[in-house]
Amino acid sequence: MSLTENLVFHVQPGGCLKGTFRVPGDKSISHRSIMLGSLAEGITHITGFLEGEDSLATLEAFQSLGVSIKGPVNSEVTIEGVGMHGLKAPDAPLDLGNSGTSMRLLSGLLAGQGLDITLVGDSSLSGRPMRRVTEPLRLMGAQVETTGQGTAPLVIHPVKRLKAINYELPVASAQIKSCLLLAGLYAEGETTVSEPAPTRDHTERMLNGFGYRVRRDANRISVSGGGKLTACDIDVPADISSAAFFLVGATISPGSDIVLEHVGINPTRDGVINILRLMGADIEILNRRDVGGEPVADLRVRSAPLHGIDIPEDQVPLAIDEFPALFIAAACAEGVTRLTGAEELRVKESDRIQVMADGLAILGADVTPTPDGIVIQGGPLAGGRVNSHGDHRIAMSFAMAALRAQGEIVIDDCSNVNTSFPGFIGLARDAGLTISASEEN
Ligand SMILES: O=C(O)C1=C[C@@H](OP(=O)(O)O)[C@@H](O)[C@H](O)C1
Ligand SMILES: C=C(OP(=O)(O)O)C(=O)O
Repeated sequence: MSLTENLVFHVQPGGCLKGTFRVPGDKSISHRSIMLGSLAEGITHITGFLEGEDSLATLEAFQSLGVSIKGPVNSEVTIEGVGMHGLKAPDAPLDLGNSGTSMRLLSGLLAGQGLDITLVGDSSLSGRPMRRVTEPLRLMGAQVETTGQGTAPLVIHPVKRLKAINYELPVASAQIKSCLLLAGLYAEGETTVSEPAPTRDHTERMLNGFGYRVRRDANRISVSGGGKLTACDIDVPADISSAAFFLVGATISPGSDIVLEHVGINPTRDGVINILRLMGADIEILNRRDVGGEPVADLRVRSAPLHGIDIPEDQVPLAIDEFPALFIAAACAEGVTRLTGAEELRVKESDRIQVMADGLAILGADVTPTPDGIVIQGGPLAGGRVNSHGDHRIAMSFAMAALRAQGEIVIDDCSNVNTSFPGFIGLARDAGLTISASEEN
């Protein structure tokens, strides 16, 4: 986004959501499909790929690393895998835009390639913590430098070989886990990562799908270096993190009745359903099925009155990206909702605790941010002008809040909605939200 451009959402108050529709493909799975497809032997064909800026940044990075990738056309991508050792040094730094997943997973995947590579990102990504990946990578013998503040650019220098480590994750993070498992593919010996709590396991599932053995023993996940990946077809389910806006929107707006089709409901991602149900939401899980190693279902959601809860801490990593939307649900619930154990929210695309607290306060909600969470007292929401601080999930969450607000909600700095949810405005409008967007200076 240029300095003067400001994509502004205008959302009229009231209404409800109706219809049957499918939100775009899962961002986490889309990233991983490009990474593993590129390193595989053979042709990988992907359907349902997310054509959002984040997953496209990963796709373009692998094109710059010499991989022939066709698409996306109608969300289909075809990759001619180059094998584990077929990547080429890029001509320029790889620009990963706003995408933390791209940068952290690539730092591990590229650390053992024997190539000089620099990873850069936009101003948000350049402020996010990277030592969480570079420190354990250094223990593996990698040379990956950060700035003095521990941030991007990441400069990767070639090393002869990586060695396996046994690493206890200091935070429940699928990005750190995946970074180290991907580096482990290139390490001598068996790399083991222990997680303090379960986090999304798409990397492990997809490695299995590409024929690479991953061992899980309680909270310990291990891979041995030196194997190979065999190409396969991947059908990416709809992203539960994008579905979350509609789960909340339909729940809070009386008269709503929607079906969200083909949503990934992996048990390491379903915290948003569990938390909303604990608050009283009416969400039915229909047609459960398995698609390429990932559980998928259609979700029927009807409006229901919500009550505040203490959010169980074991649900936090399972709903980590859905808290902006869940805070809107809490603001519309009767009583108090308390979130604890979620300090990771402060280092996402924005400080999601502070930015949501500021926006909710503008709408008249009674909110108290804490170092690791927030306390929200439900009540009526007024209209007002809030700032998403360039964070896609904040922008879409406040758009849904208008369904229960008493006046128009205007949301600044929304262009990054395209990182995870291209077509959000059209889909939301078709479902019943009165939303428009304009460029302002
Ligand atoms: O591995 C992934 O695809 C992701 C992991 C999560 O990050 P952390 O591992 O930093 O919690 C999540 O917030 C992000 O949107 C996607
Ligand atoms: C945190 C997110 O993504 P990333 O870390 O990949 O930027 C997100 O999509 O909410």
